[in-house]
This record gives sequence, C-alpha cells and structure tokens, in this order.
Amino acid sequence: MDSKTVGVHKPHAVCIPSPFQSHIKAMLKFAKLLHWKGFHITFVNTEFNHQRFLQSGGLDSLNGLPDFHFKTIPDNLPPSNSNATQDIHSLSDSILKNLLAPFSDLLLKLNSAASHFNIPVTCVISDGFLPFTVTAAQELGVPIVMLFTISACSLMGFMQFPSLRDKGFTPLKDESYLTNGYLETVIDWIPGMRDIRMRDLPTMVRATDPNDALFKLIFEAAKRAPEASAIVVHTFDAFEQEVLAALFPMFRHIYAIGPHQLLLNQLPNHSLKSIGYSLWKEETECLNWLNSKAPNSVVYVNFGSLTVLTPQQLNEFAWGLANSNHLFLWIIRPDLVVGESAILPPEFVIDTKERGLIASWCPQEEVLNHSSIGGFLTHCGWNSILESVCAGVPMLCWPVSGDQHTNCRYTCNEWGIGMEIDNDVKREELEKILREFMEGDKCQKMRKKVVEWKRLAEAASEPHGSSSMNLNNLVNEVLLSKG
Ligand SMILES: O=c1ccn([C@@H]2O[C@H](COP(=O)(O)OP(=O)(O)O[C@H]3O[C@H](CO)[C@@H](O)[C@H](O)[C@H]3O)[C@@H](O)[C@H]2O)c(=O)[nH]1
Repeated sequence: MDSKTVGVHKPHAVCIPSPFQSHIKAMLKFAKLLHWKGFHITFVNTEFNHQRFLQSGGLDSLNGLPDFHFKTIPDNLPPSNSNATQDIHSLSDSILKNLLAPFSDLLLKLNSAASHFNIPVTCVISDGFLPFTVTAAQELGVPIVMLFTISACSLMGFMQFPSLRDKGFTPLKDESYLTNGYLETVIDWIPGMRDIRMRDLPTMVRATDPNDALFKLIFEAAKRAPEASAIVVHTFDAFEQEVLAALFPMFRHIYAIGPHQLLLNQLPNHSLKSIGYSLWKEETECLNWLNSKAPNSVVYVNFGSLTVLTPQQLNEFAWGLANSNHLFLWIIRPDLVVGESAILPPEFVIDTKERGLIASWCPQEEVLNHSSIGGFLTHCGWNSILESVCAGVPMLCWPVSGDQHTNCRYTCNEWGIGMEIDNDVKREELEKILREFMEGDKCQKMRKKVVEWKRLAEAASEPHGSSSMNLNNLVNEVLLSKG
C-alpha cells in the first residue's frame, strides 16, 4: 500500500516522541515511514521543543504537508535555556504527572476536527517511555504501539527492573554500593543475555532513592509496555537475534524495525525529506573540512544531546586527542559542560589548529558516512551506534548513563565493533587507546566486522528484508487490523 492507493479513508496515526532530541529524531523517521505506507500523521511535540525546532530550522520548517501535521502539548515546566536540553528528572516527573490530560485532550480535539475530513485517529504511536499514552489510547479505543528508540538488549534490561527490585538488586542500599564491587555482580537469570553484570544494565538500577522520578518512570514504562497492542524496537533481527527471541513472549506483538534511515533510503525523493531533525542548528562547514582529509584518517567525537562533562573531563579528552596526533572532528554542544560554557585550554587550541576542528552540532549521519572518518568516539547513545553501523565506522566507547553501558557491552563484546575507555578518563590512557583504535590490528578487525554488520543492516532494509517485512506486518497485523 502507498499513499496513492489509500485515498480519502486514510488511517490516522498520532505519533508522540519522548521530549528529547534522539527520541524525536527516531520517531520522526518512523512517522515518515508510516506516512509512506499511506497514513495521515499528526506529530506531537512539547511546546518547548516545537519552538526549538523553529529556532534551528526556520519558521517554515514545521509547516508539514496536508497529511503530515505538527501539534503541541505543554510540558508544564518552568522556562529554561531555549538552546539546551531540559532537566531530565523534571521532565520525567512531568511525564508521570502532567502529560496525560493535555494529550487526551488533543486526541479528542483531533477526532472532532477530523470528523469533517473523514480522518479520525485510528492509532497512537508512542515512545516507549511515555506510559500515560497507553491510558489515552485505551480511552479512545484505538491500538497503541510503543516505539522503543533503544536497543533490544537495553529494552530487556529495562523490562527486568521490577524483577530486579523484587529480588532486592535495586535500588542500591546506599552510595557505597557504587564503588564497593557490587556493580560487578553477574545477573545470570535474564533471558537472552549472557554474562551481564549490574554495571552493564541501564544505570537507573544504580539509583539509591526509590522516589527518583527517572527511576519511577522506568518502572511505569516497564509495567505498561506489555499492555500495548505492539512494541517496535529500533534495531534489526540479525543484530540482536537472541535477545529479541527472549523478548518475544513478553509482549502481544514485537517487531524489530530498523535502521530507520536505511528504510527511508529505499524511498527516492519522498515528499518529507525536507523536514529536519535537529534541535540545534547544524554546522555543515565541517563537511568541507573533511573533504580535504584522507580516507579513514579522522576521529569523530560526539557525546550526543544529553551527556554533560565536567571541566576536568573536557580537559582530559582534549589532551588525549591532541597527544594522539590523530586528526579529529569534535562536536562540543553549547551545553556540553556542566553549568558553564566549554572552555578549551588555549595551548590545546594552538597545538591542534592544523589537526582538529571543533563545531557545536553537525549533520551526524553525513559526517559518519564521510570517507575520511575512521572511528567514532561515542557515549554509546543507541542512535549513534546504529548510525555508526550503517556507516561502517568502529567505535571507541565512553558510556555515561541510561542504556549506554548495555549498548557498550554489546558493541565491544558481542558485535566486536568497539573498544571501551575507562569511565574515569585520563589523557594518557586516551592517547594510547586512540592509537590502538585507529592504527592497530584490532582496528583492522573492527573495521572488517562493522562492514559485515552494515551489510546485514542493509539487507534487513531491502524490500524483502526482515525490517521491511516487520514494518508491513506491523501495519497489517496491528495498525490496520479490525480485530
Ligand atoms: O552533532 C550532532 C549530534 C547528534 N546528532 C544526532 O542526535 C542523535 C543522538 O542520539 P543518541 O546517540 O541516541 O544519543 P542521545 O542524544 O544521548 O540519546 C538519548 O536517547 C537515546 C535513545 O533514543 C539513548 O540511547 C541515549 O543513551 C540517550 O542519552 C543522533 O541521531 C545523532 O545523529 C546530530 O545530528 N548532530
């Protein structure tokens, strides 16, 4: 089915991402795929993020199309810096307490407005970490799909939170458990996961306060997800076979659909190409700089949209990069350093003038696909990992929070496409590991392996590949099913 054959009786999907850059980007791509499948789309951002998109992309950037609209709901948070990520704990609290009412209201309004055009809401596609949407969809009597913009392995980790609590593993008794060796405990009963330690699970298991908003949100999400009509995980079957098989009996339906971008690449010139994904303005000049560099010669450094560094960590990274003598492109967001602007040592700037480029935000996928990029120093956000796999670029992993430790574990130990740096980063260690990462035998092995995964990701996204078939099945078995 495509948009032409659906005619006036289009199904209408309301898509609502978690209010964070990477979640919004993944949901937008998924919404574009559904639009291509013939769905009328209403895409819901918080007012705060809607304004940020207009600021970065221009006032016309969210005009959409007649059958792809943007709507907003308030997040109920006090005003904050309009060029920085909002506080994750306040947002989690607001998700738990404040978003159901405005979202249900919006659904009702869409339905009454839609009745004139014959496009009532027929399904809700929600981020997996917005548990209130299950209630809203149930009230409306439409199917709800929870899209998890994370790996299947970290989803399995999150789904174990209730068991981990019941068995007394989380919350931690006190902060000493963070450093007394407890995190090395192997959890050997999680289905589909081998040799997993507490330290490899999503970091919310390390909470010491059971009333922590993020901790509570994870529990609520794990509790509500099985009620959804279906779960979609942004991954592909061949990449996470074992853990996907173990997740299968936990939900009514589960589909691995990804990488979204490779699926979108199958649609030449689709009408929504111009809708961008960035809350920050992209600096494209770095692509010109990369054009003058030799293949596989540049280390790309980017810690995503949420990670923050201390000034000391910024310094260690700076000198580690400088002393490795490798070329680098380093993305330093305006809000990368905790509570202050990122100030690099003046000697570092002079020292690396010929070898390094700093920018504040870039078109990451284009950068990763540039032939000059030889490695990616990443915080292991899931989108960064998938994008790196799609570009065939190995990773140097510095996981910080959330699902990143689980992703790192799989990247380095299961998929063989990454090396890990100690959390307490030191310039000497970074310099040494960067050399091994960019030059050694291990580097060659990882480069070969990541290209093998890239080929499998491409195969999954071809018209008869697993992700394309899973997308078709989701549409036919859940979104358009009358049952
Ligand atoms: O200069 C930049 C930097 C990033 N990006 C994009 O921003 C996204 C970043 O996503 P991700 O790598 O997942 O990192 P975070 O922004 O940190 O994502 C949060 O959400 C993810 C799930 O969606 C989790 O896996 C992460 O741990 C969590 O921190 C990617 O699509 C990048 O392409 C850009 O376009 N330009």
